[in-house]
Amino acid sequence: MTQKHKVVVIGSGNWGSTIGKILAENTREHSDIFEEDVSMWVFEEDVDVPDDGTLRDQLGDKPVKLTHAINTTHQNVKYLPGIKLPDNLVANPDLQDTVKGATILVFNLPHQFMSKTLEQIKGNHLPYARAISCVKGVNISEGTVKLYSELIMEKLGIYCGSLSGANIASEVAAENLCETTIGYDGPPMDYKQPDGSSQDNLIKVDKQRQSKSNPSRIALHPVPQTYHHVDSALLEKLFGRPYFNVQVVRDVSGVALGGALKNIVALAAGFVAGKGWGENTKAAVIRIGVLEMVRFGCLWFPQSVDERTFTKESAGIADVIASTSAGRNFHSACHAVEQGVTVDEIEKKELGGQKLQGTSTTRAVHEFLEKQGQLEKFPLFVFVYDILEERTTMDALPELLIRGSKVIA
Ligand SMILES: NC(=O)C1=CN([C@@H]2O[C@H](COP(=O)(O)OP(=O)(O)OC[C@H]3O[C@@H](n4cnc5c(N)ncnc54)[C@H](O)[C@@H]3O)[C@@H](O)[C@H]2O)C=CC1
Ligand SMILES: O=C(CO)COP(=O)(O)O
Repeated sequence: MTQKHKVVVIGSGNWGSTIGKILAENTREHSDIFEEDVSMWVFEEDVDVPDDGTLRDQLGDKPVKLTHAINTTHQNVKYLPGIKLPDNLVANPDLQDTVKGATILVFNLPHQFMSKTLEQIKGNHLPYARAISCVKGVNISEGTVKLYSELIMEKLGIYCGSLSGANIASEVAAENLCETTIGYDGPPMDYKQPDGSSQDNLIKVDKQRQSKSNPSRIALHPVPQTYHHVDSALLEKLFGRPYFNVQVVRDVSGVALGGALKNIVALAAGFVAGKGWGENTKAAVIRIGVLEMVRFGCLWFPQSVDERTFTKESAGIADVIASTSAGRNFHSACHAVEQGVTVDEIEKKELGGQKLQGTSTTRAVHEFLEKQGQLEKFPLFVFVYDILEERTTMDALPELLIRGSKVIA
């Protein structure tokens, strides 16, 4: 008797709710493989009820718990207003209860909350669960740079792939046609070792990034044979929609890294737009930015990043294109320059609780490159950091473009 996979999403923000919608649409469509209900962990908070007749009829006009609002109206009134969520997407404020018994965990929350969330999950999840990280960012610890797919594997001892692409959440939620990339190089059809012990699997952690807690191997527990094997075909059924075309590749690191670094380039493009310097200058900045993304991947992830991911897949160049014209990092950087304030101030003032990932990624990457003595190889990444820290101004950009071209050549 085949057991059905229990799918959960950890995070309920703008993208977390959008991915939750996709997952719930598919668990309903493929109810032979998946339990129909998708539990979505919600970081509980009081939310105002929008001034909308239907919502107020259902919720009243006083602040309510976000979980209650979602489960009553099937709408995330704070982070994805106006989008109808499937009624089999069930908001749950209890993290441990959400992950209990789940065989597929989809992580989708701002990276600044990941470490704390993983600590709270540890010990409450199935040892043979599989995970997909939709988180865009990098984690710097013990002097090395980690992807969140690696941090999840390290902290929870489960195999984790990555999902990233040109995916402005509001457009995906509106079911505008788009595509995404999933990086998954999961264990082969699980089997028991002869002695019945758990199956050791190599995760691709490059030598110069291995540390005592960033090992190159984790002991994976085989998924019981009673479940459908978690492979690219199953992931396409779980994530693919008529409006959401999924390509599965084996380059887990390249997919995750593309999604993280593009946010630095999006900030740079936003600064240019804020100065009104036009599309040619923005294109020049993007070109240097993409070259620095590839250089970073090849330098620090040589065994596990396939540089073609940055130019071939949605998680690379396509996400850069979408994010440098319509992403929150782009718009926040543009508004900061226009208004003469910091990007952090714009985030607080304009995003209604949503979180930027580019600012913290820029600072993390700068901290790592400084430790490695490699700042001079990444002039654009350093420029974005210096603007964020108010250590330079946009007047330094023309010289940087000339220098950047030479350094990156
Ligand atoms: N929004 C978008 O268009 C896209 C976002 N992403 C990525 O998806 C990831 C998640 O982003 P979003 O879902 O957009 O989140 P968001 O930017 O809407 O942030 C709000 C989320 O943060 C949570 N939160 C706030 N304070 C918290 C705390 N103290 N502890 C735990 N959670 C807390 C909220 O509950 C909510 O789920 C990010 O890494 C982002 O880069 C990827 C593609 C598109
Ligand atoms: O990752 C995204 C699009 O793919 C969203 O980017 P922002 O976080 O800048 O909105």
